[in-house]
Amino acid sequence: MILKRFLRRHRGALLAAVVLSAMSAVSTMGLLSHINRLAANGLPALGARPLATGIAWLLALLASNGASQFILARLGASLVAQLRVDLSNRFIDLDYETLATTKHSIVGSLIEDVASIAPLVLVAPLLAYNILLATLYAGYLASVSLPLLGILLAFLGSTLLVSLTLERYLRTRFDRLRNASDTVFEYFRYLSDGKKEMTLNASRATYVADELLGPAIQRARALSVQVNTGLGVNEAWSSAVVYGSVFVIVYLGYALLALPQATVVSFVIGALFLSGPVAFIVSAARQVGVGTASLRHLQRVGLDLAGETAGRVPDAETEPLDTWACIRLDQVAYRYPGETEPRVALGPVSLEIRRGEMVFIVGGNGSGKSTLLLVLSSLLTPHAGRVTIDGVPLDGNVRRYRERFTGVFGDFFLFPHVIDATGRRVSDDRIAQWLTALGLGTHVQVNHGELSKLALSTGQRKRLALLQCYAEDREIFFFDEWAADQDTHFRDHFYRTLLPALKTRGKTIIAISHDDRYFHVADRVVKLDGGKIVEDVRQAELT
Ligand SMILES: Nc1ncnc2c1ncn2[C@@H]1O[C@H](COP(=O)(O)OP(=O)(O)OP(=O)(O)O)[C@@H](O)[C@H]1O
Repeated sequence: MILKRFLRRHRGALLAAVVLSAMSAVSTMGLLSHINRLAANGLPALGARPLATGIAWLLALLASNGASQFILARLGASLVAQLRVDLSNRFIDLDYETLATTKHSIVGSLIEDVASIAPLVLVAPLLAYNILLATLYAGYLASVSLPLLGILLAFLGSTLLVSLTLERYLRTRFDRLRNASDTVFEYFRYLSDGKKEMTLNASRATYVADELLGPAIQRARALSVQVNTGLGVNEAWSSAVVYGSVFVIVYLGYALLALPQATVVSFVIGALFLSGPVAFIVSAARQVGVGTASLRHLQRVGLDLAGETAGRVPDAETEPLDTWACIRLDQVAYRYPGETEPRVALGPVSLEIRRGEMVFIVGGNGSGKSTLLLVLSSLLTPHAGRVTIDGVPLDGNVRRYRERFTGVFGDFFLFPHVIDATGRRVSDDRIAQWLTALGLGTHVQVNHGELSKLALSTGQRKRLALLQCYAEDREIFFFDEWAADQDTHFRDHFYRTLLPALKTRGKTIIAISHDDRYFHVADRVVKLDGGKIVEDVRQAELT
């Protein structure tokens, strides 16, 4: 898991932090025994030596503690950066399907979970240091008085028991708190994405604020109160136990054990020193609770920080299949979560798409066209049937298979950087030519492969999405109702000029369309209804 990889990568710095922490623990011990000696025996004579020894121990403590804190601060920053990189890579590697069907907020994970997991990892060396310190103190206290140490340990044992019981009780509450934060993040997204609708419709804004966001915030607040009250009470209890134990030790030390004053005083000072590490160990439950809840949350989202990321470089197994001739869907079916047989989004469907063909997918709303496109491009994995390319199933070749596709989804996202299929920025001259050809020459400029403007009309934004497809120039172009937002002139241009030009260049085209005026342009028109293919008409039959 991440902690292991982090420890491996930064072992030098971590070792230094641990050595410095141990030095700091030894210095604290040295200071403690020096103070105790002076307290018990008094000053031997007025001289500089005891003062110099005390100052030396203090300086050693300050230097080792300061240096270890400096290293830990650097490690903390590296860890946050590494977690961000790791999580981003895992989001990139995550299946579209998992992400599309999850209700969890990605941004929430990138912000909230990173902020919680980093302290969880960083608390580990500090915990180790405090446990070491507590053990050293316990060893010292054992040398002062074993019976008193027995009393102290009995008290501390009870604190530990309470802490462990509380940890179990709070675990599910930490998870609920994390989920409640996710709901708040989701409603925050409404505030930005639904801004126009809410500005126009004040009742909608009121509804979002009063019925959704307000209750979600209140629920997160209530859970936060529960969790923090539990933790706070535990901290108060443990500190009361430590001071209570000191009181009992003094009382029993004199009344029951009849110990000499010097022994009782030395023990009390040592026990008070011990209260620091004990308080730290108890308070670490907060970071551990929040951090582990975030780790569990990431697992629920489908992200596991264990293991390595897949990496995005095509691997050796993905042999190029440049001479493919046809893609086949055999009895393929797909259902979204919650859908039950026999009413499913798609299938069973069987379909063959030959290389270089121009296929239009048509049908009413909800007939399964977009789902078919997502299955064809392997973004959704069918629940039944199989997809093959020249008879070879996609398993193990999915990445290479996906690299054959470029296109514009119904809910496309526009990136400002224009890059080719290998990830390199396309030359400005080439982009400028496409911008002119797409009627955007006067609206958008390009600088080092970056478009100057994306805030355009829907139709214009779709043209920029098409420009990105030209830049990628892959073997199969798909369009999900691309022409729906184009003016009459450009729609005609798309069907009569742009699509045939792509076909002339040997590209395979799969276009979802409602424009029956242009169906004759296609080689084939495949009609869907209720998720099934009800017509598959070839060009000869179309004309
Ligand atoms: N993300 C989703 N989660 C759950 N169900 C979905 C999802 N997307 C689509 N569906 C369901 O799958 C069925 C097919 O939807 P699909 O988007 O493929 O239809 P379509 O033919 O592209 O429709 P349209 O012409 O309206 O874009 C519909 O019944 C729809 O409700």
